[in-house]
Amino acid sequence: MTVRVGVIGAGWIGQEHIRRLTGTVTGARVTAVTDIDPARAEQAAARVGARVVADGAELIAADDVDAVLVTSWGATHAEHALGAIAAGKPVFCEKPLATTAEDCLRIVETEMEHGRRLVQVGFMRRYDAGYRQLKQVLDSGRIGEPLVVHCAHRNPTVPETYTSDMAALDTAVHEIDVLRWLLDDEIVSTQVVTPRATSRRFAHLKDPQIMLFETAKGVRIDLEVFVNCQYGYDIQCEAVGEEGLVRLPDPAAVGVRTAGRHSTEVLTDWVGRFADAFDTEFREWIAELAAGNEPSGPSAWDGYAATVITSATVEAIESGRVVATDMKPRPAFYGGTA
Ligand SMILES: NC(=O)C1=CN([C@@H]2O[C@H](COP(=O)(O)OP(=O)(O)OC[C@H]3O[C@@H](n4cnc5c(N)ncnc54)[C@H](O)[C@@H]3O)[C@@H](O)[C@H]2O)C=CC1
Ligand SMILES: O=C1[C@@H](O)[C@H](O)[C@@H](O)[C@H](O)[C@H]1O
Repeated sequence: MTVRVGVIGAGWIGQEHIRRLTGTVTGARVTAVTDIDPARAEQAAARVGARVVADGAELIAADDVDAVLVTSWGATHAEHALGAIAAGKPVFCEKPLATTAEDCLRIVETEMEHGRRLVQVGFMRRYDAGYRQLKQVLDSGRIGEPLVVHCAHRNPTVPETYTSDMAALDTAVHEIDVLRWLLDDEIVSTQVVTPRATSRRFAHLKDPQIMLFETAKGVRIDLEVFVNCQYGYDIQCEAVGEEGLVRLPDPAAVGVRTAGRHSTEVLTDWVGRFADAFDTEFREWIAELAAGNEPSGPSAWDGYAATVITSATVEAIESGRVVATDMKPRPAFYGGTA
C-alpha cells in the first residue's frame, strides 16, 4: 500500500521531507501541499507532481491524503495536529508538538479520546545510529547504572533573529527528548548558568549557556549550548555509569595526513549530521502506517514532556534559579515511566 501524504508548510524542512518521502522512502507519495505562501506551495508541489490546496483544514480533509505531515511554524502545529486527530488521520508533527504545555495536553487528551495513537513528533535523534548504539549499551547494563551525562550542542553561527530562549526551545529540545529516551527517566528540574559570553555573537544573546538537568532517578546532566562556536556543528554526549562510560561516536570521516598534519573534517550543519536519522525516521513511520500499525516513534506525550521541560528551562534562563518541571503523571495510554 502506498501512503499518500499531505504536507502543511513547504519551507526549509518541509521541502527536505517532501524530497525524502518522494526520493528516499519507499511506499509513500506526497499528494497535496499547502503553505500560507502560495508560491512556495506551488513550487514544492510541482517538483513532485502533487496538488496545492488552500489551507491545512482542506488538506487534512482531502480524500487523497492518508497521513499528514506538519512542517509549518511551531505556533501553528497544535491546530493542525488536533485537526488530523479529529479526522482520524495519522499526523507526523515536526518539533515542537505545540508551543505551550496546555496545547500539548489538549492534543494528548484528544488522542486518548480517539483511543489509538495517531501522533508522532519529529525528534529524529532517536533514529540516529550512534544514539541507538548508546541506548543499547545503556539498556544492556554494561556500564552499570548511569550517574552523570555530559552533552554539548554547538552550531557554527545563528541568525540575528535567534534569541536566548531559543537555546532551550529550538536547540536543547533535541537533547531533552533524546536523554529522556536514552535514560528511560524523567527530567524533574532545570537550571541555566551563563559563562562569559563569546564576543562572536549578537549583543542580545546569552551564548554559550550551560544547562543543568536532574532526573527523577537522580542522574545529573550538563549540556553546553553554544550556537556561535564558529568551528562547526558538533553534537557530543557521554554517559558515565557505575562501571564505565559510553560516548556518542562522531560521524565517520576520513583522516587526512598531509603537510605534517593529521586532520578529520567537522560537519557544519545539522542537515548533514542527521540526514540518515531523518531518512530512518520516515522509513519507519511510513512502514508502520502501511502495515496499519500505530506509529511507535516519539509520542504526543513525549511532545508534551519536551514542551514542559523547555518552558521551565526558559524560566531558568530568565531567572537564574533552579526550576522544577511541572509535569502531569504519565497516562497508561502512553506506557512506561518516561
Ligand atoms: N527536527 C529538526 O531537526 C528540525 C525541525 N524543524 C522544525 O520544523 C518546523 C519548520 O521549520 P523550518 O522549515 O525551518 O521553517 P520555515 O520558516 O523554513 O518553513 C515553515 C513554512 O511553513 C509555512 N507556514 C507557516 N504557517 C503555516 C500554516 N498555518 N499553514 C501552512 N503553512 C504555514 C511558512 O510559510 C513556511 O513556508 C519548525 O517547527 C521547526 O522547529 C526545523 C528544523 C530542524
Ligand atoms: O532543530 C534544529 C534546529 O532548529 C537547531 O537550530 C539545530 O541546532 C538543531 O540541531 C536542529 O536539529
